Amino acid sequence: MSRLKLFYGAALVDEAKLENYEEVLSRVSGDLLIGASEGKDGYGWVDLPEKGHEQIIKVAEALKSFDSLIHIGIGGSALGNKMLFDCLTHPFYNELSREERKGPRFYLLDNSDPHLFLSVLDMVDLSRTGFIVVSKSGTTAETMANFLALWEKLKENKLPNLAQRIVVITDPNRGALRKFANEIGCLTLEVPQNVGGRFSVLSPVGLLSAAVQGVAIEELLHGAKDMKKKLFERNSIDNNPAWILAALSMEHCLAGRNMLVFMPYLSRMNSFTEWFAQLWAESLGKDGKGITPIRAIGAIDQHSQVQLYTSGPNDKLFLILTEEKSKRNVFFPEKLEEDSLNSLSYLLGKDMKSMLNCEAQGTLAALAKSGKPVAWMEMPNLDAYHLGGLIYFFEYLTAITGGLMKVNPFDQPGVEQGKVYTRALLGKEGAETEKKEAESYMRHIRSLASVI
Ligand SMILES: O=P(O)(O)OC[C@H]1O[C@H](O)[C@H](O)[C@@H](O)[C@@H]1O
Repeated sequence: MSRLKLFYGAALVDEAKLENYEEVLSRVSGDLLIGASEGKDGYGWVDLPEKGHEQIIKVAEALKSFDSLIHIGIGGSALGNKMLFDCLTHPFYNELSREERKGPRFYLLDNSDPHLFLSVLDMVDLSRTGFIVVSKSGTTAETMANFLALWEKLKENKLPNLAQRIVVITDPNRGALRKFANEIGCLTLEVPQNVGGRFSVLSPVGLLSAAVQGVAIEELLHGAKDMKKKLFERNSIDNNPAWILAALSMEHCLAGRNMLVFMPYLSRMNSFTEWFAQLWAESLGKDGKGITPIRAIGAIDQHSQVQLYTSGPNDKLFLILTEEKSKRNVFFPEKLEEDSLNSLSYLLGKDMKSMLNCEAQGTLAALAKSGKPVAWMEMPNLDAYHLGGLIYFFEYLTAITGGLMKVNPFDQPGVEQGKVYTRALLGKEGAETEKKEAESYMRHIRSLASVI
């Protein structure tokens, strides 16, 4: 069976230095299993692949009869859903054939943007639409704003059986969303209390909308489970690609290369890079430390950012990802009739997938030639099983890299201040001091202006 491969010969760190990380990586990896077994906050993702998903399948059935499905959430309560949708069932990229594709059309309200809200509502028939509302805290302003506006629309339209149109996924006990679900009696699923938002895609948070779309979530979890087994049993640096990548990230960060460019050569992985960016940035960016994720897609960013990558400062580590083979492909003609196209003869008889992978290798070689550290991951085809393994791989990689950096990869204290100021500026009662503070910063920002 083809495996996930990591090639790091041009990653510019010698083997001896990587070996030095083996002992600490073994401890950090072991601590994840211990933390999970003790139910420690933030460690719950470790065992998600083994959790039962029968309830998710059952609840998904209740939503499949709708023409449209609107998922409301933000951050870890939406990025995973978008990633699973784009990678596996998006009509443009759909690995499923038109006949296999079933379930409602999928829409995402993942920002408090009136244009987005109104555009989505223009596209659906509310009477034929189901809703999934997700918030681990049950209080996130953007999610609750979208939900409130939508709930009002449903009541304005005097739609019957409102409780049968909505599924709420939130904390088992806390938050406004849990209280609301109890009050109206809608179907609910739980965000496991010891699973953080950015690590929750393999929980009901990510799996329900995928199941409604027809994704084989048991395959996703099977891939994650097999990857988990390999990652935790590989206890030496030279047979654990995640350990290698964590050590490389740490070594290059210490050398001043504190940015990681993650560049899959697959258009349908653009939202995977968004999901990864939250996972990496929010887990590692603490105590003045962190590694900035830079999202890129090949071959698109060869025509956008690669100039900076090859000829700019040596301040980044590069990780390029390709798919070994694809279920769908496009083949170029064997011969040309038009003389004007003779310059394209190098494409004759080739196929687009091989071309894309040659482009990845061209960029890898150009980066190596420019003396920048670059690693290459080659994954089997991007189906549910292998995507589940990739998700788990990056969750594990992030957690052990946090261990190397001596930060807690499972909290996010740095996001709270902005929320406090937002609520104060919106006039929250008892937040006058915070309102004055936010206004003072805004006055300072406005004190110098240049207008064109
Ligand atoms: O799921 P929720 O509680 O609504 O949180 C949604 C997101 O917002 C928070 O501010 C955190 O930054 C994220 O880690 C989280 O995923």
